[in-house]
Amino acid sequence: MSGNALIEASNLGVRHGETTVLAHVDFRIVPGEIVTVVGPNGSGKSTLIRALIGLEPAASGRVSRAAGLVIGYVPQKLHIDASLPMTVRRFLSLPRRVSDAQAAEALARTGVAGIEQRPLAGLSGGQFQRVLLARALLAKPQILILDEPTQGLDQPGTAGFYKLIEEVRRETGCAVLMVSHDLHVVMSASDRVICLNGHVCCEGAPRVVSAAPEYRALFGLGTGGAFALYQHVHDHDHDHDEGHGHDHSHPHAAHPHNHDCEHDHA
Ligand SMILES: Nc1ncnc2c1ncn2[C@@H]1O[C@H](COP(=O)(O)OP(=O)(O)OP(=O)(O)O)[C@@H](O)[C@H]1O
Repeated sequence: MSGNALIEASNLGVRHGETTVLAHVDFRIVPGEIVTVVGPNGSGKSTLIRALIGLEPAASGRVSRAAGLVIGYVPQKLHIDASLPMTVRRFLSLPRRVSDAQAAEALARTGVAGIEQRPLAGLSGGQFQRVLLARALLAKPQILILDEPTQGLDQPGTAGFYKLIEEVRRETGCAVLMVSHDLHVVMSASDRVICLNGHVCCEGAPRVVSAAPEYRALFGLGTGGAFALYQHVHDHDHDHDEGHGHDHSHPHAAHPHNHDCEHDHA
């Protein structure tokens, strides 16, 4: 482990059977950072998250986690049997019992106060995601790991959720690692973006990544208005940079590699 990293991977490779899903991935996240992983369907985002947590074995390279690291993990899919009459309150005590006061505080923190006795199956998508976040926060994590936390939410719901994540980071100082498809919101809510397609195509500060050719090749200008909403297309050099250029000296600057982002992980 180098420096104060919470989780670090070097030259990580993951295979599913004969298929290489991830290759040569270097990754690190430090306390208080919000890092978002973007990439097309099947590009290995969930696999990377699972490998970083230790739920998937590394076929090559290595993953290290800070000693005693407390992780609050919300997986992409949570199978809840709708026929089970599970209340929010009971769900918050799984797997670890929490007091009524702790449950109430966590629900208030995530903007869904007072819904303890509601059946889980009857919540709206936005309420459910906030309950999942509340449950993850009850562990007092040093890092929150959220795999597509805004799936199924509309745009205001998504924006509100990311605002909440930033508040939680500010209040608790926890790091946040997310997977997201909400490109333009990600761009404004993250300190650093990693663009994945079986390998790291590019990474860095959002505005640097959104201008990287690798990112543009994957997402194009037409996808959800990511560029239009975030910044003008940066296709020229400035003599007097004034902070708008590509700062490759910054530790979070993009490090685009000349990989073919269209490869099929074969
Ligand atoms: N348990 C598994 N066994 C075999 N193949 C798997 C398994 N899990 C994932 N894969 C394959 O690994 C590749 C990467 O999957 P992964 O779920 O990590 O992608 P993703 O980027 O998170 O995709 P999405 O955006 O659709 O959620 C896909 O081709 C997927 O089919």
